[in-house]
Formats: sequence, structure tokens, C-alpha cells
Amino acid sequence: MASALSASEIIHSRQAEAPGGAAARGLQVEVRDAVVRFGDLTVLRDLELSIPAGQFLAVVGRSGCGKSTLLRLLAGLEQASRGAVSIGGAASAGLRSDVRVMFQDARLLPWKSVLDNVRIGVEGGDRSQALEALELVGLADRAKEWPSVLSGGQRQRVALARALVSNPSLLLLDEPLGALDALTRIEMQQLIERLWLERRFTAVLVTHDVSEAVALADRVVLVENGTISQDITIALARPREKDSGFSHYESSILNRVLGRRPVSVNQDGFAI
Ligand SMILES: Nc1ncnc2c1ncn2[C@@H]1O[C@H](COP(=O)(O)OP(=O)(O)OP(=O)(O)O)[C@@H](O)[C@H]1O
Repeated sequence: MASALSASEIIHSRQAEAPGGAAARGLQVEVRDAVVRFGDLTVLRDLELSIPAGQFLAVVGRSGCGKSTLLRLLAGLEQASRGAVSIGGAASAGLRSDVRVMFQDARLLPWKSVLDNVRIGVEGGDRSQALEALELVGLADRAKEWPSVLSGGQRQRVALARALVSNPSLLLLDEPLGALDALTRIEMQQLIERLWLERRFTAVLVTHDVSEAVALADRVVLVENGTISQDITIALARPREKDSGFSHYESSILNRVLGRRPVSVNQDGFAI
């Protein structure tokens, strides 16, 4: 789980460059030979990762393997003690205005209305842009209310609106749906996929849920022993149907996360 952040870390004050409100182009991300240490603990080691612009990447792995640390490294919230991170061709140097992060808890400011929470995400607190973003997530009619009267799923929609209001080029998602019930989770997955298809930002999703990774990602990487041990392309049409192709990816990735030998079935239908 990501450690607590200050409000200024979560909320970037400048708007991404998106002339005329045009869809932001996704940013290419490169991580080269990265090492992240906390004291004596080496969490990421010799990590190599290249994410093409506009790709939807999911990061899976056992609890504590370093998924959130990798995401924080991409966000500029963590520094590599060795190696390099570049975002859109520029060496990473802390938080950027065109990179946004969404966490498992919505982190809304309770003393601000829903609309004002979204306005925080855009330069000058532009009201109409914030309202548009709330419309995108289906909550424009709740703009004047307090976050406390919203459901958990609605609060995450507001957090998504705040993350997307400035049209970011890289969206980093740290278990954003982890606390939601199954149905709300599926609805949110569909919403995130729709917005990604419309805007084509680069997306990196950290999740414990292999099914969610297969439902959303073009590619799934498995973090193990501080580095990327598996890199799987999900060659399924969108929107994803939960058919046999989906189940194949789901069970194959789950087996790899658990370190299990893949199960084969013989001609009589028995597992071997
Ligand atoms: N700021 C920090 N200081 C010290 N140790 C840290 C810090 N941040 C993370 N760690 C440690 O690094 C390791 C990886 O943490 P991280 O949160 O990246 O794992 P994770 O894979 O996201 O875990 P989970 O799936 O449980 O959320 C853990 O052992 C954690 O305790």
C-alpha cells in the first residue's frame, strides 16, 4: 500500500498542456536499471520497463513486492538510488503537471464541495472544466454536495474526475477500485476503459485483482523479487468479454503470481 501523501503531493496545481481541450497524447515511459532502497531494504532492483505512449499497463504481484513503489517512482514521488526514469523523453524530476495519480481512497477534501474537489485538479480552478469532468463520470448533478454524503463508488468517481480534469498524459492508478463492491468495481472498470479509449493517455494500474488486470490492460507485468519477472500481452478485443480467452489469461497470470505450474488438461479432460 502506498504511504500517506500530503495534499500538495496528491494535487498538482498546474494544468496539463492540452490546447483547446484536445485529448492529451499519452506519454512514453522508460525505466532503466532502476534500484529503489529504503534503508537496508532493496524494494526494486535492476528494474527495466518500457511503456509505449497510450498503452494501458497493469502491474500485478504479491503483497509487498514493490508495485506501489514502482508507481510512486513513475509519479516522481520516489527517487531511484540507481538507474533512470524518463517520462515523455524527459528525465523524471519530481511531480509533473501532466501526470496524475489516483489511490485506493479517494482523498477528497471533506470541507469542499464535490465540484470544488474537482476544481483543485485544474489550473485556476476552472468551474466549467470541473463540471465537464463531473459529467464524464456521471456526477454533475451531485456537484454542490459534500463528499461525505456520497457512496464509496461515487467518491472514487469524483477522484477520477479530479485526476482527468486537466487531461493528463499519464494516469497512475494505485488499486483505485480495491475498496469497492464487485458490481461498482465492474462499473468503474468500464468507465475507466471508456475514458482511456476516448483520450488515449498512458495508463499504469496497480492491482491485486488479476481479473481486473485482464479486463483493462493491453499488457500485464508481474513484479517479483524487486523486478519484472513476466511480461504478458493481452491479445483480446475490447470491450473484454469474460469468455474462454479471458479465462485463459486470468488463470495463466494467477498461476504465475502464485508461482504455480500451469495446469494442462489431457484429452479426457483431467488435469495433469
Ligand atoms: N517509505 C517507505 N519506507 C520504508 N519502507 C517502505 C516504504 N515504502 C514501501 N516500503 C516497503 O517496501 C516494500 C514494498 O512496498 P509496496 O507498497 O511497494 O508494495 P506493494 O506491492 O504495493 O504492496 P501491497 O500490494 O500490499 O500494497 C514493503 O516491504 C514496504 O514495507
